[in-house]
Amino acid sequence: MSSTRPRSFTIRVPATSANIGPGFDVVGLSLSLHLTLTVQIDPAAPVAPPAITYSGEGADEVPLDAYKNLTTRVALYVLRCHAIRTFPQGLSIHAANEIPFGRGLGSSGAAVVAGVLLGNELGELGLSKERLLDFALMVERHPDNVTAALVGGFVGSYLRELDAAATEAASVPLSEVLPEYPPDAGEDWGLNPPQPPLGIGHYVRFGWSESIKAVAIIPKFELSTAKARGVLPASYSRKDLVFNLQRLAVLTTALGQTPPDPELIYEAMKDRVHQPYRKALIPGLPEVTSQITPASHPGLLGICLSGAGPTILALAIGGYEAIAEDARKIFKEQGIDVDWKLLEIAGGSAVETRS
Ligand SMILES: Nc1ncnc2c1ncn2[C@@H]1O[C@H](COP(=O)(O)OP(=O)(O)O)[C@@H](O)[C@H]1O
Ligand SMILES: N[C@@H](CCOP(=O)(O)O)C(=O)O
Repeated sequence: MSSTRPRSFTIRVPATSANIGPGFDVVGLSLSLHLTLTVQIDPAAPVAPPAITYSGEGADEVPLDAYKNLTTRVALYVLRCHAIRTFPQGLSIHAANEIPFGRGLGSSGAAVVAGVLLGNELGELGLSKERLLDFALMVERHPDNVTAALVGGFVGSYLRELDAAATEAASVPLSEVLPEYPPDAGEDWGLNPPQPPLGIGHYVRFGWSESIKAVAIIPKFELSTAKARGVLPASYSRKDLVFNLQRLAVLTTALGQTPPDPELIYEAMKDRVHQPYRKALIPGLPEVTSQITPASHPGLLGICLSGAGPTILALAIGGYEAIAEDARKIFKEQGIDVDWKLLEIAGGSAVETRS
């Protein structure tokens, strides 16, 4: 049962870059841009819907209705799965967001992880990290972003092979996991949402050489992950799969070595599973990844599409500005403007109780 005392806490979730070249839907890296929720609950406040305020990236497009906003809808899903029908009385949330929307930096993964953590705190559920991941995976169904956002660092993950019943439970349409809230008048809330099977996602954190930073070159246009997944083929040749597996096996260790080896890493960050198909959606992608090399740009280790794009991620130990400015010129030739940011590898999500 939830407490009746006023409470206040913050939830901080990092951005992520998924894939890192060959690790499509497998590896993710947490980065130093954050979504921060500042949450207050005053059970004595007059009856009113949750109050959401929002600043930073996405402020002009994000819904402030708690029944429409992705983060609060996910929180409500977690609560309903624990027989709690609605948000607590007197709930107010301020979201401060540094993660740009639809750029391949894991904004939706961060919003989902923030929602799962919010549900856990609002309901005082005490869920384990593994169970929090199960809930996140019921919404964002590829594990790379949400796992890295939750646990932090350079992370590899897989989805467990589920038995038939659990497979069915885990593959219910998203519209049933996050139905349109609130229901129409007279409609049953239904305290029977699809529960995540236990232990869907499993992960390991790889080593990361402290000298490596990430240059995020962020085109000024949005590309939804759904659209960028829609252009991928349903099957691949053995040659292309082996190409990626060989590189991924090397990459996960090579990025933890000190000093990092640019020759090894540049080749190991190449991909044949998603980037070649996404280039039609991201003019300049093949030029940037082939023209910016360790030979032309000392300090560069490797360069790839970040997540589903359009951001380009360059891993480097120096020469950051030259890498970013030359990428900017290449994109400019395609009529695309970019911002760029030098980012560090971040820790995982954190919840801090304030009173
Ligand atoms: N902080 C947030 N709060 C609410 N919704 C968000 C937030 N961040 C992202 N979203 C939703 O996720 C969408 C972007 O998701 P997606 O296409 O997967 O791109 P990305 O690569 O940024 O994750 C946004 O258009 C928005 O609907
Ligand atoms: N593996 C996914 C990762 C999507 O990441 P996002 O940051 O673009 O949401 C993919 O490549 O589709």
